[in-house]
Amino acid sequence: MALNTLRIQQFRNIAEAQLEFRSGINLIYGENGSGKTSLLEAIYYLAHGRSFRSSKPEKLIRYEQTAFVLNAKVEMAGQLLNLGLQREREGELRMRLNGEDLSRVSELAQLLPVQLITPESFRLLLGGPKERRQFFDMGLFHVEQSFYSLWSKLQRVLKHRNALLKIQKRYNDEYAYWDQNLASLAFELQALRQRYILALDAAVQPLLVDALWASGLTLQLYSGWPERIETPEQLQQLLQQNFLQDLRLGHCQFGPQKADLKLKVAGQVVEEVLSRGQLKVLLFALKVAQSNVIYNYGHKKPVLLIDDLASELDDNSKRHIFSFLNTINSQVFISAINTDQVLPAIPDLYPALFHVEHGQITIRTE
Ligand SMILES: Nc1ncnc2c1ncn2[C@@H]1O[C@H](COP(=O)(O)OP(=O)(O)OP(=O)(O)O)[C@@H](O)[C@H]1O
Repeated sequence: MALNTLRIQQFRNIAEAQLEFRSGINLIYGENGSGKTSLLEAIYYLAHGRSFRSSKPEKLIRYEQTAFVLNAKVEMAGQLLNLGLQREREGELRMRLNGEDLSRVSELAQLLPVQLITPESFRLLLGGPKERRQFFDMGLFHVEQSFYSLWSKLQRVLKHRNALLKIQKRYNDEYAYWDQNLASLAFELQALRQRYILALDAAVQPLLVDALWASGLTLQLYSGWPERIETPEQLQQLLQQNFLQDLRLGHCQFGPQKADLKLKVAGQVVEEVLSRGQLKVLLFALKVAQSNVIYNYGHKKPVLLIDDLASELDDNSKRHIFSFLNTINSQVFISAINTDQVLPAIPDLYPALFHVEHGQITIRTE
């Protein structure tokens, strides 16, 4: 799978662009404020139906315009798919695949496994469990067919149970019903996640063999409930025992919605012992490992968007990070202020070059 072409109309400061990409590495460069992140944002939007920079879609429409339109040709299993997306200032997101309307954003996400690395991606390592949960669940979504339906069922059960907490203040059969469902979904999801984290662990270790500071790196999945709980029945009991606390807090304290990924080096939590540069290398390794797992088990070619990664890194870390790109099975888009920030670190990769200036994007052969 790869993004072959992309036509952008009225998106941020890009009035019109018709681009053809390489299935390997694409380097997007230009001054601050030229529109590099906007191009990555457009690709991300194609895959998620939302932006990573703003929750307000009208902010993405070029000033004084009424709508933005994105059209892409995506190669998948030897076939070319036509993907179209339009967002008006007032109104819904319209998505079309090969001329047919799509009704759900998850159908878009299924097509293009896009992972993003920005300077803010640090949150994956420094932020709360939600970031990490979203990270590994995104991988699972592309690797395990049953994941999305399980996950959707779980959301439904949690929604009902949390709504009940607002109106029924005593534990009753209705709670027991939802708790039984929650506990059984929890164990199904946990089994998938455990298998996935093992695959991710196996994919990330080889990327870091040369990094002494990463020796003894472990990835451990926290299920969302205490280790002593070994069966769905025991989890159901725990949910019942913990009911009063749930009532007080307004939501359920135990379950797969609380899962986390614990990353440690030599037994120590990574954010407490690694430097910023080392954390950045680790973050990058995790994203590349996830792309490789999606490629190997999900049989899809992922897209990796890397915004402004080169800044803040010394030459050694930069070399280390870019060495991952030699083995990656993804289509990669990297943004940088100039080509010197990236090209010397990937002498054998010959990326396609796109120069961005005031929202105008031109392909360069240097
Ligand atoms: N809706 C919009 N319409 C027109 N221009 C916009 C809109 N939203 C943002 N801009 C402008 O688009 C420009 C592109 O910003 P973008 O973040 O893509 O630049 P960049 O090249 O990634 O910059 P940097 O190197 O600083 O990260 C900015 O000058 C911004 O002010």
